[in-house]
Amino acid sequence: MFILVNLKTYPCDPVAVAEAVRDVDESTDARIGVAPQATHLERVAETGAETWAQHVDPIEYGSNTGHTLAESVADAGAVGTLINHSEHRLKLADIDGAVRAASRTDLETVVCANNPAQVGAAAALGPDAVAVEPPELIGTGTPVSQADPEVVEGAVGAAASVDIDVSVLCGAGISTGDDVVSARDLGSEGVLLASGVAKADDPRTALEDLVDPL
Ligand SMILES: O=C[C@H](O)COP(=O)(O)O
Repeated sequence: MFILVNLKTYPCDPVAVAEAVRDVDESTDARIGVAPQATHLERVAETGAETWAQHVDPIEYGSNTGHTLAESVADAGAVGTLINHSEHRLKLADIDGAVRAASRTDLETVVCANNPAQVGAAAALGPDAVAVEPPELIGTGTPVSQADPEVVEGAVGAAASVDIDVSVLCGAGISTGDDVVSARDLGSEGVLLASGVAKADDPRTALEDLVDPL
C-alpha cells in the first residue's frame, strides 16, 4: 500500500513530519510519501523522505508568474506530484497539460477525482495513479472506505476499464490502520490522507498506527 500524506497548508512542522515519514517507511513494507507546501519541498526532501509536490501547473519555462513549474519541484527533490486536488481543481485540458508537464521531468503523477466518472476521465490522461476523494468527506475523520465503499470500488472499476496500468488510491477521512486495510480490501492500492497525520498531536504515532496492520 502507498500512503501519501498531504500536509496541505496545515500549521505542522513539515520537516518533523517528513522525518517521521522516512523512519516509519523504513519500518514497514508499505510505501509512504509526504506532500508539503511548495516552499518546503527542498527541506523536506533533504530528510530523505519520499517527497511529493501538491500541484504543478501545465506550463513550460517562460513567462508564468506565480505558477509552479514541474522542473522546479523536481529540482527541489520531489519525485511525484498531485494534480487536480479537490482544493486545487483544474480544467480537463489543464489536467492533461499538468500530467504532460510532470512527465517531462519523470515526476510520478496522482490525479485526484471526486467520483468514479471523473476517475475514468482522469485515467484516460495517462497518469501513474488516480485518487478518488468525495469532497464532502475530506477533513471529516469519516473514512471514505466506510462511509462510501461503493465510490472506491467504482473508482477501481472505472480506472481498470480505461487503463489497467493506472493505480487507484482513495482518500478523505482516512486516519487509522483499519481505514487503510478497508481501503485495500476494496481494491485500492493506496490512500491519500492529510488531517489524520498533519493535525495529529503526534504525527509519528499516527503514521505508526496507519501501517501497523499492514
Ligand atoms: O489530500 C488529502 C485529502 O484531501 C484527504 O484529507 P483528509 O485526510 O484530511 O480527509
